[in-house]
Amino acid sequence: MTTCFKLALCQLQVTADKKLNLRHARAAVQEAAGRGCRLAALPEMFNCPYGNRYFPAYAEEFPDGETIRCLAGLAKEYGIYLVGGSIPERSAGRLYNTSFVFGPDGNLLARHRKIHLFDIDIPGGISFKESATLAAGNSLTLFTTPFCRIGVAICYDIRFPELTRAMALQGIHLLVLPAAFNMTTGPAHWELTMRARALDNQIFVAAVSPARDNQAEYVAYGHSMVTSPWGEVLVQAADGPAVLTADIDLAQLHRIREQLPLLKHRREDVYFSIGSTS
Ligand SMILES: O=C(O)CCC(=O)C(=O)O
Repeated sequence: MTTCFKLALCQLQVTADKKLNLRHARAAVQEAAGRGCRLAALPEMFNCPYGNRYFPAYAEEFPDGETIRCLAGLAKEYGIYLVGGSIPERSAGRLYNTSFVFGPDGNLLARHRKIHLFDIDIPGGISFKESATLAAGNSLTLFTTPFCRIGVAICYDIRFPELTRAMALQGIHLLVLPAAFNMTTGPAHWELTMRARALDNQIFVAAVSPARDNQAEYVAYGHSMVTSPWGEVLVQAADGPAVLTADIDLAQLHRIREQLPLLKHRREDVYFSIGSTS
């Protein structure tokens, strides 16, 4: 495996115009490839405004949906691994919040359906109920590239440490997270959560948000960022549209895991035993 590669997080401006959203995605992927990136990632729900009243109208079926075909075409045209953010996916009468991942040949490599639906109510802050329109996925999503093994999760999925740990135990080196934290939870938890998952599992975490639009019904936090297995922030965007790049150095990951072997020091014999409380 190559030990170092460059990735891009495309912090896109998301509008109510699907075709314009796809043009934004195209321009960002083109820029990422031009800057030597081997992998590009787009944000959560990048083809439609984030809101239950939009999801059914913008939903697409694999493989013929407009966004899905566009993503496959972009991956192939630019010879890049493309984690296609997420879009509302329609399948067998249900809707999912789904990330489609394409390889440089334009073929589908993986599909992640968001596992943890964002049903929350913070008075004076934010309320959202994804389960009003969306169904939950039920499986882990991992794929292998010549550079490293990669896991995909979507936004609220990152708040469940068990999920990232399960993927780490299945060998991921990098977690790509299309996400859209908001102006309540973003400032409070975005950076802390990404760094915690990276540090605990000694993996890179690449989280990609839409750009902030203060006129939108749901205001995304922005601040796309890449965190190292040491828990440091390697790069972080501000809130406007951006193509953020980072060098992912697998040698650093292996060095850290050798020097501080957290994953090897786990004591599952203790955690899952029914012990006494004394
Ligand atoms: O966990 C959060 O604070 C935000 C989650 C979210 O916006 C989502 O899952 O879409």
